Amino acid sequence: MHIEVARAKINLSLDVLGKRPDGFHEVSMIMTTIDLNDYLTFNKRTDKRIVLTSDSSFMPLGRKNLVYQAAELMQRKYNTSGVEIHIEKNIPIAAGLAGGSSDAAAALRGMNALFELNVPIETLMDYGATLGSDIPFCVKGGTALATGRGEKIETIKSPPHGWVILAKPSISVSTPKIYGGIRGRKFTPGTEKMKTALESGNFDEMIGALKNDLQSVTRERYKEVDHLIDVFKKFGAEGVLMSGSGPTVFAIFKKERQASQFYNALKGFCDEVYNVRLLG
Ligand SMILES: C[C@](O)(CO)[C@H](O)COP(=O)(O)OP(=O)(O)OC[C@H]1O[C@@H](n2ccc(N)nc2=O)[C@H](O)[C@@H]1O
Ligand SMILES: Nc1ncnc2c1ncn2[C@@H]1O[C@H](COP(=O)(O)OP(=O)(O)OP(=O)(O)O)[C@@H](O)[C@H]1O
Repeated sequence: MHIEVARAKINLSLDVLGKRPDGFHEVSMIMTTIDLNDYLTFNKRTDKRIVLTSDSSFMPLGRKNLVYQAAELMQRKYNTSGVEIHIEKNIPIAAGLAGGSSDAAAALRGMNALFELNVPIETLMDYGATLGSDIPFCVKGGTALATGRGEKIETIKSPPHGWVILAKPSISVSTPKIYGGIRGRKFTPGTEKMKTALESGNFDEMIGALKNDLQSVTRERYKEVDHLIDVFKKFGAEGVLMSGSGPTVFAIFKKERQASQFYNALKGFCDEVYNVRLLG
């Protein structure tokens, strides 16, 4: 048996630099892990089958699951036996927190460990990139500058200690549609500023550098996200940002007490609220 932790991520900055010939968008973004985790348990099977189980009924457990695809990829490359993988799901699904990507990354690491394959992490990241843009980052974790379509990873300094309050409106947002809505918009890049802020280790500088080009698109299309950002600001949060393509909105606090007070205030406005540590 082998257990892997799959951590959620937030985007501290996300610059969309343009559309590429392959249909993806060139990005420059900073991602960091937070203490909101799925847990994957791996057991070898004597046959060749890949069997997924989960405590969540909101996720496909067949070939559509990214964990299945990751396990199948490893099985194909290294001719392993079958495997049974249980996914304990705590990261909200389709939230902008890379839940599926992180599970897939954990599946690549887990297969590597369970079958003692000794595949280098860089190779696992390359495999991950064939399944989704966020997966290479999730394989490695920590804090990273991600470029290309998000698959080129450079580890950078982690954020200073802090607490993250996340709230997810009960709507689904399509990542391709939000990227599609970027067309014709102009933005001032913010990732360089965030990188400098993280290097300085200054908490307030980091808060001042939070930025996500996708936020304006999602806000315009989903009044729930727009409203939630307003509520966060009305309650006095300084660093408020949407993660990924949304719909999750988060705020970062220096002190645990501030975060707890904010969490309690927000509970009345949104069903799904989380209070977790920044990890990076
Ligand atoms: C929004 C983010 O989560 C920010 O971290 C990522 O950029 C999205 O990463 P992801 O969910 O792993 O995305 P993928 O599964 O690779 O791509 C889903 C779809 O999103 C769009 N997409 C994604 C990444 C990117 N750099 N440009 C894009 O235009 C494409 O239409 C693509 O078909
Ligand atoms: N292991 C998985 N966990 C969650 N969703 C999965 C998984 N495998 C496949 N999916 C599918 O992927 C879709 C997106 O889910 P996910 O939780 O990865 O979104 P996300 O947090 O918005 O990801 P990202 O931030 O990378 O765009 C859902 O429609 C879900 O059915």
